[in-house]
Amino acid sequence: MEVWEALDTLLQRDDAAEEAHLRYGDIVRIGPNEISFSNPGQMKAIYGHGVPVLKTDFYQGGTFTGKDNIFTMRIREQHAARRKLMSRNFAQAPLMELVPQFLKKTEALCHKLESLGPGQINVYGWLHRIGLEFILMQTLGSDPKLTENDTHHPALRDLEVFPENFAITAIFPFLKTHGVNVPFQSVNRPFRIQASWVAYCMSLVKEERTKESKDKSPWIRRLTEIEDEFLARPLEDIEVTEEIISTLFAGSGTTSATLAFLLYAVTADQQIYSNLKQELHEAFPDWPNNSDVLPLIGQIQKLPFLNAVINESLRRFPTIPGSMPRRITSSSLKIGDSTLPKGTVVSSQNYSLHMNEEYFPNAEKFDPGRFLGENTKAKEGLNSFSEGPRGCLGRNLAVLELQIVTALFFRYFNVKLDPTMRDEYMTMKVIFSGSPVAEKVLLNLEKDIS
Ligand code: HEM
Repeated sequence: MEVWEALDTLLQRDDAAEEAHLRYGDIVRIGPNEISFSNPGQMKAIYGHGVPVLKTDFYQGGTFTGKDNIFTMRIREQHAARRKLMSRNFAQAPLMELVPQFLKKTEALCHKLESLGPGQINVYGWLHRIGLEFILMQTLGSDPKLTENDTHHPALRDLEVFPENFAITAIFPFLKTHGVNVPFQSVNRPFRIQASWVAYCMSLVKEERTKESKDKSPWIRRLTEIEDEFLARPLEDIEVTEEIISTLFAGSGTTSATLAFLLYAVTADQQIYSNLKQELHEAFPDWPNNSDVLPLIGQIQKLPFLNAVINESLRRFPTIPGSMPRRITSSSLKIGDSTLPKGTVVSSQNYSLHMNEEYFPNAEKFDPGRFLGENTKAKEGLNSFSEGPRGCLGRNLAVLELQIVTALFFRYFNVKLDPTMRDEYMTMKVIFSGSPVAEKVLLNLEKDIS
């Protein structure tokens, strides 16, 4: 067995927690000092603003250069300052500036996939490419054209090894700095790959810094020119590199795996597929056959069924499905009827929350209908992006990407599952983030000319 597989097994505590919740209810002890909660109603008390908890050392595996990033920071003031600085890159205005490029890129993906048919196409790898490209366009401010030219990018290999890196360094933190020197290839390989990507990314940041302010990537300009209030200075090259790479990991695999699950779940259910096709046909009668004008984002964002499909995919296949542990820092903390002492680790996992039958009746079933209508219990219970001061910073960006790709893909193509596609290929493999185990979504695509 590979070292990585052994570690993977060690980290499979999320399944055990889910089993305990199924057997014993919403509140279970899953470690000598750790309590897991699975009722969406309890989430504000754990993750909300002002709650006296901090991320645990579990997160230390998420760094790349040795510097902390926004995701791994565990000092409150340090994180608040970085969050304030980074939020500028995720505000509505800079995100909306990216929309025309994202629409064009998705259209390019449709052309590429069309050129690969007819017959079986594994769209999984293409979804990863476009997910990576969206984040590279956002952070580095340039389009690497991976989809159009079918070219390689150094980040792609790094994305593949990151889950193992995260897992092993969560258990053996010293490997973060010494992993490249371990004399066994199966251990040092992911660290070597990561080191070369860090060096490459650092050279890009250095290059950006030499440019006139107006020519820099807006994302990098903000981080290199605006002060981080905790550091009382703008970020240095290595800190910017750390934030770019961590954004890449937080944002690309999560979104593309969500898309992979969504494409499969919609195509596998004839009724859901027809409802979505009908909504898209009515909203966009002309593109792509009678007009080159791409669908408008404002229109895409208002489509009720499309957005219900996205929410249901985020619920049924949460790509951050596992434990998000926090340590209590005040003398005690009350969560529901339980009062827990300082130092206790409290956690919840989206997989268990999203299977809560009180909020999601018949929770196993992929059913976008549960998100239609105004005040549904399902909307209250959805926790895909977590919440509060450590909730997902890229939430708006992720939803934007999901809306654009889902709308354009299902409007452009008539989609069928390839006869060789198997349900078990979509079992979720989890190493902090979740993705389809077989890395296959096998589809038959035909341009929709109606
Ligand atoms: C479907 C896609 C996504 C899902 C399901 C998701 C989910 C989450 C969740 C659950 C957390 C909290 C994790 C924890 O506390 O352990 C988180 C944090 C975070 N996410 Fe996302 N995310 C997605 C996409 C993105 C994107 C596109 C970006 C950026 C480009 C991003 C950036 C971040 C960052 C920076 C944090 C850490 C925030 C902090 O600690 O202040 N995510 N995400």
